[in-house]
Amino acid sequence: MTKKIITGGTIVTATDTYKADILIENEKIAQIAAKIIDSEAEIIDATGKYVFPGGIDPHTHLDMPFNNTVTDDDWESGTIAAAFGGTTTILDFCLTAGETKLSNAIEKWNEKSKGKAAIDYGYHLMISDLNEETEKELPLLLEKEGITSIKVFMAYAKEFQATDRTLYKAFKIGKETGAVVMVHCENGSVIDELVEQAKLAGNTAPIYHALTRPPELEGEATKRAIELAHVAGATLYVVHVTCKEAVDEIIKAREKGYDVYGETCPPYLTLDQTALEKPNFEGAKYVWSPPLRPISHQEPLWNALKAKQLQTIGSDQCSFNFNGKKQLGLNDFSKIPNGGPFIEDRFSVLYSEGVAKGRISLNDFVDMISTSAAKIFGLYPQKGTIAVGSDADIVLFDPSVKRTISAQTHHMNVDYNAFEGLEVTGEPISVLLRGEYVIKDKQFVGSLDYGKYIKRKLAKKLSDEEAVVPN
Ligand SMILES: NC(=O)NCCC(=O)O
Ligand SMILES: [Zn+2]
Ligand SMILES: [Zn+2]
Repeated sequence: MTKKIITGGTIVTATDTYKADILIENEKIAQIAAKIIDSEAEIIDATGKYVFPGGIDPHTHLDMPFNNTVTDDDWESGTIAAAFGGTTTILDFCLTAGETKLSNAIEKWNEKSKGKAAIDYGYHLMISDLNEETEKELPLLLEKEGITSIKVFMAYAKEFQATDRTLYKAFKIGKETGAVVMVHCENGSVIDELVEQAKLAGNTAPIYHALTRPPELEGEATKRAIELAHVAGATLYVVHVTCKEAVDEIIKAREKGYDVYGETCPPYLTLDQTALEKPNFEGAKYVWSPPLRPISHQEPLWNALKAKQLQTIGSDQCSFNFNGKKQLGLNDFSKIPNGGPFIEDRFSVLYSEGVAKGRISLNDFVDMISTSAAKIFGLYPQKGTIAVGSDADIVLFDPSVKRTISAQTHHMNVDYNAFEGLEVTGEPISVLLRGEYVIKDKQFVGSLDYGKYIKRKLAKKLSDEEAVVPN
């Protein structure tokens, strides 16, 4: 690997903004100084660009079976699109539902990602149910595989929803191992009843997806998860927070000193519930869960981000083609596969709507798009910052570019873009992963076997006795 020097750019981390050169050697940042001279190094001119740490997307669903089908972006298209968008590491949800041994799920996810990852990655282990065996297996597997995060759903009653008892058990394991427990907070059982009532009343259009999942049911589930996590003594991470009700619960809990983090996603900050009313079934493009909310919920989300009461931005990438799998729900909104294509635009939409519009600072942007996730999920300081010794995961970002997001130009394997027509300021021009170009001058030059599985360290080490794998 040739050495590289990035020169002339403005380095931005979660805490600092300054001009300096960066020397990259053996995949790492070897030196940061006002002027670096090394005749053997390739020079990368970053004049006029921000030099950001690579984005970390803590919430993706690639090649995932869901809603009787499977997502349309797999690891190849998903990670390439992520790289174009400035993301160099993803944490994907590994589904264990239906597996007798949790390790089988890891094997399946390894098969999916093998030779198909253009960027680095890790997994969160998704738990629907725990029995005597899997309860024993879970802590060992987390340690063995270097996984620091468990995911539990309080929704999707027919597929993944866990009981409160299972949720509590997951929190206990979180407490014992130091794993963060991520929760999708919606009251799935009540939603199921509302969905049934809507259908009985003959309401089949996409908008009923939103109307049967009111924000109160997200707020209620968020509060329940917060209290259960607190009783168990676990760290809770609330995924895809969409509404004032949930934000308020998170703020109240954090003010009491509870160990709670929150994530939101670009569509909740920029789109609203009226998108589901689009004619000709186009509302189906905007069906995901929790749903888009009335526009009044956007301000509380921005305010919570600004106040650092919400810490991270996930994409919740979970894509289905409109002229394909979304049509499964043409006559019944409850059969529309839930999810949208966001992995590519997460970074740029937050920069443009957040920084360029003066809602958040440049340093807070870096924190939300990269650093906080690295810290919460055990990747920091290997990833999530620009510092000597960190992986050379770097985005050269031109803040002067204006462009329009469109499915015509995106790289995801879907026929629509939920941000179609949105004019954004700024664009990732080149992206390096561990010192190698993945994107160079807006062209993909990476390789699908360069992306590496990153083992993370649990906050608590199991004792030697506990760590004995049962037969
Ligand atoms: N968000 C969504 O609708 N699909 C992905 C699964 C989830 O995160 O709930
Ligand atoms: Zn979810
Ligand atoms: Zn998700």
